[in-house]
Amino acid sequence: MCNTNCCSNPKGKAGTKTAIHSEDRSDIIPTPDSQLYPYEVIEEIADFITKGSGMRPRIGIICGSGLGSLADMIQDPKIFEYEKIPNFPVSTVEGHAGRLVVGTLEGATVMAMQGRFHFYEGYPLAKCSMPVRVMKLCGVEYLFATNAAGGINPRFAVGDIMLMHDHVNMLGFAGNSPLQGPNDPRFGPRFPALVNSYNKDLINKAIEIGKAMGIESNIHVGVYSCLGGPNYETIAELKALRMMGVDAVGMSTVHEVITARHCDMKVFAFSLITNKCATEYSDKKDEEANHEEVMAVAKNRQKACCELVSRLIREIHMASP
Ligand SMILES: O=P(O)(O)O[C@H]1O[C@H](CO)[C@@H](O)[C@H]1O
Ligand code: HPA
Repeated sequence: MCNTNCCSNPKGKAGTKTAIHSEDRSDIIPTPDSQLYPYEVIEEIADFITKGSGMRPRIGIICGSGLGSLADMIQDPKIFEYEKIPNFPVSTVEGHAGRLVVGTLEGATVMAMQGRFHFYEGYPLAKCSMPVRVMKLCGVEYLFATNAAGGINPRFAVGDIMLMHDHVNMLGFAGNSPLQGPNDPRFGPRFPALVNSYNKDLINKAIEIGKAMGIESNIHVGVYSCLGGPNYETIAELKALRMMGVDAVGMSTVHEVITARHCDMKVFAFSLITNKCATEYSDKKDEEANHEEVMAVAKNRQKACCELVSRLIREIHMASP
């Protein structure tokens, strides 16, 4: 008989169709990476952070390229280098320091990733967004995801901030997802809905904050798309993205948002437009994106990004301390 006692099929008996056991998933495309971080491992990492910091953070922040200063605002920080966190990957990209910072900001308990993981670094999507599940088990209710992105919408200028209200998941179009592989319902459902993933109240509050900061003309609401990278896009790709209604393009965030929505976190995300993407052919060399420019613009605009984030966190905290 079946040695897992889950069916009555004699195992391997000639002429008998053997049932597929829930434990035996050798029949599916191997997706071992999605199983690298089972619930118990995520729980261990979360325990390490909550015990090490003595806090259960309520808001999680992911700092985009060159936006590590968002985490520098945190008061009484407890800093965890990624290398010292059990089972954590390491950051390999310039502008992503590789530290988790836990503390308070505007009175709220927060944890910030000063350095995210990208698909092009060689990490599978499940690994890239694993820290979001760690945040969830640490107690995080709100994910603030930030990124540097190329502006495709011709109305966007370098230095503008685009509040994300939706995304086009190009990696998903190609059959890749951080949720691929067996689903653990302790995190969320097999088939999560993604309409209204970006919290409307937080977008509206951010627009009001932009007005109060006097930067309303630099604030937009739009659609982000994540490509695999690390190469920047071709003109034909950028034209295609524009036709699809994409306003800004990058190589991150979407899989983090999918993971956050899967486990029912509220999401706020924005793109700092660090370069304008060319959508017409020309010989101009300065239209080529490069990471140095991305970093320089992020550095220049870090003050505005920090103020937007801290004011929004203050509002969340004041509304429900
Ligand atoms: O999305 P973040 O991490 O902000 O970084 C963006 O900047 C890098 C390219 O310059 C890419 O990693 C792109 O995704
Ligand atoms: N394309 C993709 N990712 C980016 C860009 C871009 O133009 N700028 C910053 N990150």
